[in-house]
Amino acid sequence: MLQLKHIHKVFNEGSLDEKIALDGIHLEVEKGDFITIIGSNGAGKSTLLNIIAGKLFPDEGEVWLDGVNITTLPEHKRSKYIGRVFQNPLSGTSPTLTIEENLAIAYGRVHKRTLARGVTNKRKNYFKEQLSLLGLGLENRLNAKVGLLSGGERQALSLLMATFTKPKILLLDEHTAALDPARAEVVLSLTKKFIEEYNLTTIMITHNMQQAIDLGNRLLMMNRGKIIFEASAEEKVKLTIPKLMDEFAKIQDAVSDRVLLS
Ligand SMILES: Nc1ncnc2c1ncn2[C@@H]1O[C@H](COP(=O)(O)OP(=O)(O)OP(=O)(O)O)[C@@H](O)[C@H]1O
Repeated sequence: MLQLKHIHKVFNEGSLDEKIALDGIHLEVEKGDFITIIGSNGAGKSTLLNIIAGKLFPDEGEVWLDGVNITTLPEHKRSKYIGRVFQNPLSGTSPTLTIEENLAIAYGRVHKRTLARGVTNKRKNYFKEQLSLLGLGLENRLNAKVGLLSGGERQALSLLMATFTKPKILLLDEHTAALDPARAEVVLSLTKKFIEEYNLTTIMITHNMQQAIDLGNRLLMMNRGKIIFEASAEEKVKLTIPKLMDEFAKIQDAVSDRVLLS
């Protein structure tokens, strides 16, 4: 359903600061796939999600969604199909707006706005019902400003906003990394619940190797803008952290050898 065809992205091309962020990425994502992505800092993981979301456009290559070439479709036109949760709990929500207003914005991205701009009672009840799925009592705080919520509550709300419209693709960019372990666990179990219930096609970046092994049906490892290792669902069952580290070491050795030989 999502295809990335030979994507290249270079920052500050031609300058001393040139960074090849993506170097010929080819990826076919099937409907219902849950892909975890790991890789060292600067490997190109967030750039990849930015290209999928339309926040960045590739220098070369194409992005296709359900048979349509969306390579140059701007981010706001893709937001109907793509849900995203960022590492920073402050990123996905608007602090000066209430919980209800934030949900109404997310809802409005997918559903046509009605002429009466106010939130109807029916919609209010729907929002309450959805919020109660989080198990954090936010359904009783519809009029609270989001800026007053804790990081964990805010991230759970971001997750709800990114998923309750059942997007074609859910992008998770280390979305539990900034939370303390207990809250990270809450947000992670909500993530699994929503992905399973709505059968969401998901791409998740994580620095937690065990999480990358345990979750999803495919695992990708990136390094220097390339996908250097991929494990299918069957291969993931046998995968361990030491085996992943070995794969990473192999590619690092190969790179050092190439540098030495060049
Ligand atoms: N807007 C930008 N301008 C210049 N360089 C950038 C920009 N965005 C990313 N880069 C560079 O592109 C490379 C890939 O960055 P990216 O953020 O995609 O890596 P990442 O794998 O997500 O890393 P991390 O795990 O540290 O978040 C890095 O070298 C980064 O410094």
